[in-house]
Amino acid sequence: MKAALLQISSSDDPAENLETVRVMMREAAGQGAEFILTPEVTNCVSSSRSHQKAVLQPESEDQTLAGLRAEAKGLGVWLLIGSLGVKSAPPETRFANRSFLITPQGEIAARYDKIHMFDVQVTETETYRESEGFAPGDRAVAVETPLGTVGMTICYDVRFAYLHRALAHAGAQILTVPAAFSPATGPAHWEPLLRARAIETGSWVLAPAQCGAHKISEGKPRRTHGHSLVVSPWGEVVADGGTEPGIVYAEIDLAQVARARAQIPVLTHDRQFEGPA
Ligand SMILES: O=C(O)CNC(=O)[C@H](CS)NC(=O)CCC(=O)C(=O)O
Repeated sequence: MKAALLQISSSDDPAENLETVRVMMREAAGQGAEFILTPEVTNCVSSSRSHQKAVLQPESEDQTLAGLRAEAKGLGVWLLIGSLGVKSAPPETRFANRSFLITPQGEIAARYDKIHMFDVQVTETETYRESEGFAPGDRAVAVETPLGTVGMTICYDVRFAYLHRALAHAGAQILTVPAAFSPATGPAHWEPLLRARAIETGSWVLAPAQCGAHKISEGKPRRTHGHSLVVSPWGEVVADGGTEPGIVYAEIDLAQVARARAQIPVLTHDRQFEGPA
């Protein structure tokens, strides 16, 4: 199976981002991709809650979701929309950071709401308070598809090994980690975290990323780390998107999952233990 990770630099204008992704999807499908993936917050990268309140919609009215479902159907491809910021059902006033797996018929096969919130002061001048704007999810999601079983995560989730292990135990062979990783943490943390999740679960890791300086109309400037990565179940980086927008292709062979897990059967070696007291 050929996968294509779309590395983009989303603006805070959902209509513009939708058009960008549609054009890249056509290119990827033309190159034979059967599974196309987009990064976290594909529809809108913003640092302004008021702008998000003005442009983000409930899932049922979201034009990015509708447009990308139609595009997936038209091209006959599987699509992971890494995430969309969408309005939650009342009384929750915060958004959901929600990933969608779309079938080649344009149907929603699965949804996943990001569980771990990036509430972190990364440097003296750079602070993120994701949980002020987004309500965390509380349900892990693994979906069986003809491409393999997909375990869905988002960005900061990559730091929580137990989630990925739970997904692998539930049958996941492909872990998706769409991201908008910070430039402060990316250089030291992004690749080793992704490789660790692949190695310790013997899974493919597909991590489409936002990149560069985002064009935003209000609020503080935002930059993201880029480097969309494909990591094999043995932990090798087989493709790296660099720092510019573009498409990263990789051949995903599930036999490598079986091979890695047969060689190092850690998923069968979990133990129960007491303590620490
Ligand atoms: O707010 C949005 O627009 C969408 N969400 C994000 O960009 C999120 C929360 S600010 N970013 C991360 O999780 C980066 C994690 C990271 O960089 C790390 O773990 O080091």
